[in-house]
Amino acid sequence: MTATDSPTDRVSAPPIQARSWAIIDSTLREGEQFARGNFKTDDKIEIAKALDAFGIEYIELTTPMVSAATAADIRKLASLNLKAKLLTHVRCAMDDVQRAVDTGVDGLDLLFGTSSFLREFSHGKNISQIIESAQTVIGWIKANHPNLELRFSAEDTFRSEEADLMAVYKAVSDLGVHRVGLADTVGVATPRQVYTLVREVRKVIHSECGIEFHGHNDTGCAISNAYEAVEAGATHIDTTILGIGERNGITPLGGFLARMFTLDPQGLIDKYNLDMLPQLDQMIARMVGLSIPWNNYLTGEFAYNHKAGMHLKAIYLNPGAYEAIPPEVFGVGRRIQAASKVTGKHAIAYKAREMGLHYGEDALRRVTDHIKELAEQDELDDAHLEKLLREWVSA
Ligand SMILES: CC(=O)SCCNC(=O)CCNC(=O)[C@H](O)C(C)(C)COP(=O)(O)OP(=O)(O)OC[C@H]1O[C@@H](n2cnc3c(N)ncnc32)[C@H](O)[C@@H]1OP(=O)(O)O
Ligand SMILES: O=C(O)CCC(=O)C(=O)O
Ligand SMILES: [Mg+2]
Repeated sequence: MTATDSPTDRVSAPPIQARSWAIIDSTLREGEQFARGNFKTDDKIEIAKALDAFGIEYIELTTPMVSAATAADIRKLASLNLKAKLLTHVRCAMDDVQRAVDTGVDGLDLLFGTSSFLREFSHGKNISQIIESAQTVIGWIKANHPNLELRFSAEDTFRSEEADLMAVYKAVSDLGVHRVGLADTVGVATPRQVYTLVREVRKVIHSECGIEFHGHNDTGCAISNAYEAVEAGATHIDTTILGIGERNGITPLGGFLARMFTLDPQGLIDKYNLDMLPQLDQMIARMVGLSIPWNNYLTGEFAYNHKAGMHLKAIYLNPGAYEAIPPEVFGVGRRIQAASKVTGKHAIAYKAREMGLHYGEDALRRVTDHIKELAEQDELDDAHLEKLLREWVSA
């Protein structure tokens, strides 16, 4: 990086400030619904501590209804006294809530499916019955556990009728929940729909009531949808490390941070220990037995690989020319791939200079063309390139 290239000067800062939103990381809830997510007690403690050290504001945990062992794990996590608030994700039902309040968490994330799909095939309740259940359950929590933070989400929000949603959100906001949740449960929402609906919901809930967005990635919009939610005034975004979750998952923590970093770099640097991201991604990759995808946001093997001659010329002068986000902020390095058929003379000259070698104009052209021809035949690695440069300078 050059002296003029600070982490914050690559992009101009439009209005979204990082302090206007918080992350609810659901690796320990949605992530347990991932095909390979089967965290043991020690894994859960490691994940929770790592998220806490990173600076994540909220950690969402699976419902204690799963089993006695899961309930015991929730209690154990609650006893760690992390800075992050712990939430448990429960159905809007008295049995679930009564079990959840005993676990020592800071809050409950309640949900009820509001789409016709879920009303017919999941729980069989109509909108009035959903609101009645919410009144009973939330009323009981407010009377008996007034310090718990409460969220009520309309599962499958984006396939629900708008009038139904507004009735439900208004009712639970009147009951005093701290947040309402919009969930793109099957990943069908477009960014514009998310923006519009968040704006509409804002009109029917109390001004102090937050808005949470949970977005699945079935159609590849999970990050854009989370971004649009924030743009429209959402206060909380659900993520998981590497995006793990049901089917192909939800908004990935790293991808969401990458998106938001370009809008308020300093805000993110102030909030989170960003250089821990590779550690988080590697931890989950190890636990689920998969590699970090090669094209993963920020931490993928090739996320900072630079190859084309036109890019390399500029990258050597200022990496910001071809990078939106300085990799070192997120604890990763860049790779300059100078030995390829798409390389150019500037990259070769820089590489030679790094080795203490100097070529004249003609020699530089010749060695560059030779390298390009060789690379047309076969991959060249750095060692091969260095050998060639030494041989050609003395030839
Ligand atoms: C989109 C999402 O990711 S939502 C979160 C999904 N998370 C989970 O499912 C958590 C893990 N789940 C479990 O361990 C189990 O499903 C349990 C313990 C919650 C329930 O197990 P079971 O009693 O065996 O029921 P099962 O899972 O087969 O069926 C779901 C039940 O929840 C009910 N239900 C579904 N949504 C809700 C809701 N929002 N509020 C209340 N009840 C609900 C259904 O009606 C059904 O109950 P029924 O058999 O009385 O009709
Ligand atoms: O509770 C929520 O808001 C989200 C639940 C969920 O995982 C989903 O709808 O995909
Ligand atoms: Mg989900």
